Amino acid sequence: MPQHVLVFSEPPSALWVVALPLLGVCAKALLTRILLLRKPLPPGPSFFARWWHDLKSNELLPVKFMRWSEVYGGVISVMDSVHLGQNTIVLCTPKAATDLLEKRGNIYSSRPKNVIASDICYRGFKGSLQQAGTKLKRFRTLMNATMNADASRSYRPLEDAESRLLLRELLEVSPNKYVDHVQRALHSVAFYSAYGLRIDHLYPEHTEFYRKLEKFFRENNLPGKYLVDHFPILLYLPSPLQWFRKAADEQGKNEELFFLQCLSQTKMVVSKGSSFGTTAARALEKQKLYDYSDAEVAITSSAPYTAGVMTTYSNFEVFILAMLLYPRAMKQAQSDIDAAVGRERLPSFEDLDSLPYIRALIKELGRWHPPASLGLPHATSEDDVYEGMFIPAGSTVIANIYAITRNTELFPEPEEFRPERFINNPDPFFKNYSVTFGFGRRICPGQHIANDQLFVLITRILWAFDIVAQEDGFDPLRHRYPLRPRFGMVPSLPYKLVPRAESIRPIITEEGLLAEKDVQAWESFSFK
Ligand code: HEM
Repeated sequence: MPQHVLVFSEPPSALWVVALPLLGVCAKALLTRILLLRKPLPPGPSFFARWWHDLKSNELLPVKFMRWSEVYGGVISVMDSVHLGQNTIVLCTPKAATDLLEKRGNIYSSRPKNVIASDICYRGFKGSLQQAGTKLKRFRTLMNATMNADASRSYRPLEDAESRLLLRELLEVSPNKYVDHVQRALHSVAFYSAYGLRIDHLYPEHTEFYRKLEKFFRENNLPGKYLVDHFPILLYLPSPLQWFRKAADEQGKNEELFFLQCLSQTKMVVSKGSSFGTTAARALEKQKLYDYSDAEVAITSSAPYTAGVMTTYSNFEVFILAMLLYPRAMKQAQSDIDAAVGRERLPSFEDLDSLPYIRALIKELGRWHPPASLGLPHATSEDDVYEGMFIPAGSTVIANIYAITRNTELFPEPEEFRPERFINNPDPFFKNYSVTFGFGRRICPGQHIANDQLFVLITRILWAFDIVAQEDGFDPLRHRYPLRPRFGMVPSLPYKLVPRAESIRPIITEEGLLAEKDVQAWESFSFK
């Protein structure tokens, strides 16, 4: 029944509004527990053990899950105070993640119910939160069409031009400005893949808008966080009593407004005959067939932009950290680049095949310090049994990417940064390594764009510069430590880029001038 038809003869008292859901929560948790106990779920700490532990410790989730997996096995079941009896399975080994999320992807590719972010904020239009069904199929078709390995090559000319502009900026600006310039280049490519427009300048309002969007998503993609996730009946309360929706409503309206503005600029460039093949242009082509409103086209098309900037930037920060802490890896990479490219020209995508160490280094960055240590939660759409363990339909299934990348059989001394792990290793797991990007049918569709961007940035920076700590007498060994899993930035060490030779200056200046002309081929987004 639509919300606005529901009429209350008397508004429920505030006491009931609070007490009823609370009673419901307890009853639901108990009932779920009793029902599930009849079948052997994957093992895991008891509800009370978890609750008690949560009270005493603020250990990060990926570490906690990894520790429990050492006691209970690679597939653990957790039901905690956050999940309120909702069954949550955590996969901590590559085998379990591959067996379930990839080989049985037909039933492990949904997302958990998320009322606040998916239903309220994004009105069901946010692709990365889409549950199994027709909308998800359409979203993935759109993503694959615009970002599969072949389609991603069409973004290389822009990635190439942006990175040449960036190189010139990095040569000219002071170290405290590096972050702004690197982020602008990454915003530009991700935004182009979404709306067919580059970003030539990042205004503070734009950066602030993006920061809020990211924060909202990070804080609200934890399934089962809110009461209303478990009791959607609360959505039938009259709007003023729905205390949980204000911030989500507001965030949703701001994003919709902004992305509609982006879409209207896409329509202009499409009408001029450019930007074909980017996400919004394709979504517009399918608009009638998919019965998308303009708002749905606008928000669906935002996916590469909202998911693709800070993840890639975070990997870039890991690169800087790795080069500071492992200067031998930096020297090795530089000598390979010099041997394959020489000192007379910038490296380019043409050099990809002749730079195996760089390709391995990029894989190792994501392995050493994955930007999304728990990925995005999957959910099951049918009951399943795995190695004698029952996994009910509707379970949240989390791949603990952090634990998988710390597997000592596959990655001896996992805290060490060692690109060599990925060189001449015929094991298909290493050859096609993509754990950093998630699993199965929900694997990150932007992985090729991310890898291309990292390749061209990293290779060019190492060709041109030494990455050096700002601290006098910096001792890398003193700074090495077991890395904490994360959902965002790494703790960065202040660094500077020192030209490796004077001869790079005229080459970079010249390439910068050429890139200025090249980027005129793309229309820029105008932030109003
Ligand atoms: C190094 C950079 C990146 C990392 C580490 C990364 C990682 C991830 C992970 C772990 C997921 C969840 C996968 C799963 O559910 O199993 C994901 C989803 C996604 N990523 Fe990325 N990503 C990166 C860059 C990008 C880029 C550059 C784009 C687009 C230009 C992008 C677009 C997306 C989208 C649209 C989704 C949602 C897919 C879905 O729900 O079906 N990502 N990413």
